[in-house]
Amino acid sequence: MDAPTLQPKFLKNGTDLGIVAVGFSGGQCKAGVDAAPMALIESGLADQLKDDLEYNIHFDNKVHSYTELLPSSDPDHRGMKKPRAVSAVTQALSQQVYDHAKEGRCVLTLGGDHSIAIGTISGTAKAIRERLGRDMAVIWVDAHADINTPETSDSGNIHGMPVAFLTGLASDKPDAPFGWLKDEHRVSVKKLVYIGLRDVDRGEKKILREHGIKAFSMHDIDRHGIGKVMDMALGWIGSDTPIHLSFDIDALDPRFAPSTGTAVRGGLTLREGDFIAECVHETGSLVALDLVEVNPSLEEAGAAETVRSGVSIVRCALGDTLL
Ligand SMILES: NC(=[NH2+])NCCC[C@H](N)C(=O)O
Ligand SMILES: [Mn+2]
Ligand SMILES: [Mn+2]
Repeated sequence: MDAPTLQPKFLKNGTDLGIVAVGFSGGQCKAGVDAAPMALIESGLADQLKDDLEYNIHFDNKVHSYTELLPSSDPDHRGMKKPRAVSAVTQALSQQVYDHAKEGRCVLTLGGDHSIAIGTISGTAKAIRERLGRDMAVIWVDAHADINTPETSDSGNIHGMPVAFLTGLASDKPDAPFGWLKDEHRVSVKKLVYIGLRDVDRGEKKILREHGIKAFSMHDIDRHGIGKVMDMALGWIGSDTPIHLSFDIDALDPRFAPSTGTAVRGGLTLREGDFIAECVHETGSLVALDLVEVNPSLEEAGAAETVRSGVSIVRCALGDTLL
């Protein structure tokens, strides 16, 4: 098929793709989400990106689990579970993503639970600021808002908090676990757009309202259709802004992605998920993409289905077309 795929609007060229595989599950309590990158790669994702979509792949062929960085003791901090582990992993990941993005490459990160977005988005935001002098936007596709602060969270699971830390709604003292996050790593609440929400905690709803955060829930998708919602979402961001797409597989309905830790019924069809990814690709503004929360060990109707859905989303975001 015709290459290359990404328009080089904010990238050095359209064909260089950095891949980071993150085998980390410490942002939540269920084992297995760390096996997702291997499952995605074994199903042929990286090869397809190279052979079908003709990307020039920059990948160390390794699933990073950062075991050497994990602390021996990690007591709760402000109610957060495993704060030092999540902090150490996301700080290292931030640097890896930054290194790719600084070279002008698009960066694909395969998670891992959604806490890793603290690393990916901070790394992209910093590199885009340095390279282009611009702030980027984030499109967060998820059943959940993941914007709890340590204080509003009921679970203490950090995968429910990344957006709070990334926007500065939550922060830590310089010598505390997330003290490494600085302004250069952050994104504005005004440049954040949610799609697919349907399980938002009470404290999170308050945060979304008080900060005027743009969010399209499943209700909005039912009302307007996914086509109109994407027009509105991309209209909010504007055509002149680099985009980081963070895609939680649990945005999809459990019929299409059963193997995930916090599945919520009433979600996106696979076609709606693919359509979101296709629309983001068409902007030519995509600078980074995360695919998170695939958990191959939660095998209900079979993880193969969930892995296949994940591969499909990534392919669409990176320029695969139906015709
Ligand atoms: N990335 C996710 N799947 N997040 C689920 C978060 C669930 C809940 N809101 C919490 O704070 O724990
Ligand atoms: Mn989620
Ligand atoms: Mn999430």
